[in-house]
Amino acid sequence: MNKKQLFEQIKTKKSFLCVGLDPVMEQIPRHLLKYDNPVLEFNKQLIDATKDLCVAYKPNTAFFESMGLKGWETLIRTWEYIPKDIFTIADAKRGDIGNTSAMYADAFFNKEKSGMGFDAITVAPYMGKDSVGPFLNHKDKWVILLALTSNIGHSDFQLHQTPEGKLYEEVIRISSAWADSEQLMYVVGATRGAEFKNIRRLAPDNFLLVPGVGAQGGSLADVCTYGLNDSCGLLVNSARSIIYAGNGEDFAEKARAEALKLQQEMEQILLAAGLI
Ligand SMILES: O=C(O)c1cc(=O)[nH]c(=O)n1[C@@H]1O[C@H](COP(=O)(O)O)[C@@H](O)[C@H]1O
Repeated sequence: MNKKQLFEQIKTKKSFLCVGLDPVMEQIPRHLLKYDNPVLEFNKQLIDATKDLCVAYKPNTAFFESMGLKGWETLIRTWEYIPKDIFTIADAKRGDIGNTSAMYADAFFNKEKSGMGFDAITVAPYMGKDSVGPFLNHKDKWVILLALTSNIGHSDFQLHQTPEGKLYEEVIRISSAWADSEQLMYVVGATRGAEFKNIRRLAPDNFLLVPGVGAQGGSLADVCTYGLNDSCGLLVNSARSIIYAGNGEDFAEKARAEALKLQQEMEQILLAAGLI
């Protein structure tokens, strides 16, 4: 899906919500345990309940990898189940020397080889251009580079002052020469509301993947004050606050209700900004 198509989806659905699919076996509703693959059933029911309210799904691969062989299969089946007009992000946070990154790119982008054809993957920038390049070589796919993350430890490296500016600013400035806003997004945590003005100065046209609304306490309104651009430019992710909104037989309805709240807030924001 290209940038124009993504913006069209946002306008059609009046939403820039990305639902995070981070399933933990111990936390899924007990009545699903009767299924052969309870986690897959959990994901499918969540997707059915929220697919008209969101424009993207982001399975974090750790939650699947931790379940071994079955988890990997569940990730593939989950990707297959997501409607093809919805943007899919493999939150894998990869990046290695070039020939290894090429294998990671095939693992998440090359459907013929791996069974998964995600639209985008999260990538760590630390190893530099030749580690990110193999992902960018997949012309119709997106790289979402970690810039300013939502966790406490973001200050350990990302805020380090370099002669040119903070390290995360350098990540954006340097990487923006590797690809344009048709292929490159940045992760900026919702908990970093105050920094969005600065981020937009450095990356005016790029989409930003913004996790941290919900369980981590980030504010959608704060993110949007400076984060919106003329093609929306934001994919705001929430996982736990949606997928674990309930844990009984009505868990999918409860998840839908949480997603609806965010979608309605987003609709008002898009309207106020004149984007819809
Ligand atoms: O790349 C990410 O998605 C990510 C970056 C970041 O800075 N912070 C962050 O929370 N995430 C991911 O976004 C999701 C947040 O989940 P919730 O806190 O449950 O909404 C998890 O899958 C995290 O791994």
